[in-house]
Amino acid sequence: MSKDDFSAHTPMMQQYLRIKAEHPNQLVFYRMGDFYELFFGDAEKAARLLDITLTARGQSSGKPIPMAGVPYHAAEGYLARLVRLGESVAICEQFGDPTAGKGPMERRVARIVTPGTVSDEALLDERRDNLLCALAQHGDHFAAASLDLAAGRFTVTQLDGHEALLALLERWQPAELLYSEDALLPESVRQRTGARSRPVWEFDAEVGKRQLCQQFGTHDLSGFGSPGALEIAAAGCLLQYARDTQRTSLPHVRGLRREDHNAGIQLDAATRRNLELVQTLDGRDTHTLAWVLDSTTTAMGARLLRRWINQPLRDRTTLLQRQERVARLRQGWLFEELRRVLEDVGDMERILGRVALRSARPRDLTRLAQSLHALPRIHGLLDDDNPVLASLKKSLTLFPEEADLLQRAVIENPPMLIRDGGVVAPGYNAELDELRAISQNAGDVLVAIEKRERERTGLSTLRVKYNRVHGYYIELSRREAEQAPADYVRRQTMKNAERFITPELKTFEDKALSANSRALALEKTLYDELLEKIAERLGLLQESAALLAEVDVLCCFAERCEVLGYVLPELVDEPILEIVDGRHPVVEQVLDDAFVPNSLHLDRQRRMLIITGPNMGGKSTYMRQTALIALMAHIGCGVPAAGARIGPLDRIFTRIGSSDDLAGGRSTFMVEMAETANILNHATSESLVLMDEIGRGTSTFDGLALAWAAARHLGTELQPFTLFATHYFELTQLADEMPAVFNAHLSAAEHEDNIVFLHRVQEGPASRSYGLQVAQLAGVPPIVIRQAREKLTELENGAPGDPARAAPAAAASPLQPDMFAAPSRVEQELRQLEPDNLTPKQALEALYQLRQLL
Ligand SMILES: Nc1ncnc2c1ncn2[C@@H]1O[C@H](COP(=O)(O)OP(=O)(O)OP(=O)(O)O)[C@@H](O)[C@H]1O
Repeated sequence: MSKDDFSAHTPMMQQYLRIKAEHPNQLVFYRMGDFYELFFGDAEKAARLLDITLTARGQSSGKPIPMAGVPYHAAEGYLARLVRLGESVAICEQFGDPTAGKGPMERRVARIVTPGTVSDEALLDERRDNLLCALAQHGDHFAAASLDLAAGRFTVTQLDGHEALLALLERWQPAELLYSEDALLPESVRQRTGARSRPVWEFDAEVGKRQLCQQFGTHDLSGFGSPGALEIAAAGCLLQYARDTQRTSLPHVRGLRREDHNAGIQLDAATRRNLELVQTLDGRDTHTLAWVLDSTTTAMGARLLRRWINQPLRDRTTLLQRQERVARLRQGWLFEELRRVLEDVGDMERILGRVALRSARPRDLTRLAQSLHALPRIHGLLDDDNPVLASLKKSLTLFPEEADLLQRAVIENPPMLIRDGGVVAPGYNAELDELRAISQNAGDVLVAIEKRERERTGLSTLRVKYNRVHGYYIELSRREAEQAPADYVRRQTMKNAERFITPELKTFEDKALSANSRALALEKTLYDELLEKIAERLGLLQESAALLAEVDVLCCFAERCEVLGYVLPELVDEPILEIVDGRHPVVEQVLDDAFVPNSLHLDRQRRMLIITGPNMGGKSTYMRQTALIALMAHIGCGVPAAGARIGPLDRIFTRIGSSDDLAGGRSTFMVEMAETANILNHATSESLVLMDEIGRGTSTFDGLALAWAAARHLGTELQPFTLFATHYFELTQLADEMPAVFNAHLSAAEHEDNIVFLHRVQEGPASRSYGLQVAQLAGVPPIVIRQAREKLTELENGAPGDPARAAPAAAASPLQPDMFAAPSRVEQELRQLEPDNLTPKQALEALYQLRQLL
């Protein structure tokens, strides 16, 4: 049998195979009564992915057909799971009359659900953007387009090199990624969940341009920043794919925004992951920066917040404007009043997307009505003499007519679907009211007819009845049947009775029986008209929704300042990174003990801190909090500190932690060195660089040599602001050599074999590393610790010059004395005890006492 010769199969299977042939890359959900069935390879795949039973459905072409099925009513849940796994599904519905004609029922693919194009509420995470992306490539240049179909947001950007591409994908986290089948992409990109290759011709720039112009109703693309051919190729492919899957026009996609990749602070892919901005390294949504910052009221606000976090800005004007607005919203706790009103605002952005796609559900419309009713109150609260807030109102249109229309048209608590009716409110349409009255009041009408006819004829056995074969009829006893009036038409003779119909009864029957289906059809028409009406003002409605999302995020920033004690940083033009009593925004939330604040001061003359101190001392926390505070300053929110002054930054780099990149075929050390290379190749004097213990993955001397050379290169050549944490004490000597390099350490106190971490950053290098004590704390068996101690003594004696163990002379640090945080309460108490004169034992005892006191 040739590939497309289905003749050996049953007629139904032939129909299935024809449809499947058109959707080779999608799972076909083939509707059969109350089930969606999957066959052959699709059945096997779905059974595996969804953990549903794989059975066989008879035979076709002499072989059993593997089959799996999901109930029609539970399909949404299965679809959600499949799209999350990166699968696409073609949903093939039954059409027409099941009893009509021979052969299988007519079936057609009604919609295609793909990970990047879902817009159903049930299939989307309400606090996360769901993006469809397309990549076009030419040599080392890429263009990436992204479309948030649920919101209609369409963006394109240009990038150079794989590093920038990976960083962008880390930021966008596309649910679905299209690339040309001839593109040369890193394996990790091809392997992404939801990545699929498309034919080369779909990336044709000429065709793409025509499609984009047609979509936006323009002659050319100059109004959209004149994207280049590569960008047009990516955007064109994306638009066509979205149209094909939706099988409808996309009126809410009204423009293409060209994003300048360099406009924001650049974060490479590793840095994004390491800083755990919206997801932790192990893939959780909690304990991230977004988790701490997100107190937004609306889902669209939550999504905008994540976009802001993901793209810190360099543009000071926008940042200062956000800050001014946050400051104004804090006055008199105005943000609280706005948030109360925002609670009435639904996910307008996505509701409008579904209105545009004509897939809005009845409840979308009631929520939209409620949202529109809230607008005047928000408008009123922004009605401020202060131009800072008043300027926000420019994009806020009021929609009293639409709000009123929706409220009149849809009942307060409508059912989920328009299909079963009962959505359009009584009083909205007279014809609908009448049809409903007929179908609902049929019984009353019949009783009235019966009563009237009995009176008219004087026949006491007269009854109005109904059966499925004859419909409505009048029944008279045999005896009284003789006296039936002339307008009664005899229908059926029974043993004891005669049955008649009348023209009136026939008319009523037609009306009553069809009233229900006519009411349903009319409701559907009225509903579609309603969507049409709302869609007419889509542009302005979308702008207002965007504005509300922004107000929500600004209110959230104001609220976070009040609740978490954040301050708005001072944004200055000179190179400076000064943080007074900074805290780690996430660690301070999860710690049982009080977080110890620490300060930092870097400027033109002080560019690098070499940070030493025991394991567990708090080095990583200090470095990460610095990066997070710098980043938060560039999204316009407050920062966890007593004060901060922050100059311009172009990039943030982190070389923190280590993990294998097995998929990419790189070992831990290789990953570490690749990240280091990236920093050394791209850091500028405006960058912030965090280097945490580089060189660990190789021999001590290789590692030290590499760390030393990297630090030196950063300190002398590139001169970014650098925090360099290390256990190689040798590096602390760089401070003597290079004027812009300084030493700092995390303090700890020791008592016999115990260690207490003070988590305070202090000037100068650490005196020792406490590695064995920390190992002991971690539960390494005493015998191993004892042996390690013996070995250590041997090494220290045998290799006195081992740089890893050499305790440096206490450096006479030229640190500014006030650069670090004010001492904690514990330390203040300790200082009063003149800790310099205490033995470690006395210090520890005093500390324990103080802990008790606190
Ligand atoms: N400023 C602080 N205040 C209170 N607790 C802190 C502070 N900094 C760190 N900690 C606590 O100490 C733990 C260890 O901190 P961190 O990972 O930063 O240490 P480290 O010096 O980088 O250790 P290692 O060298 O082993 O990587 C944190 O998980 C946190 O619980």
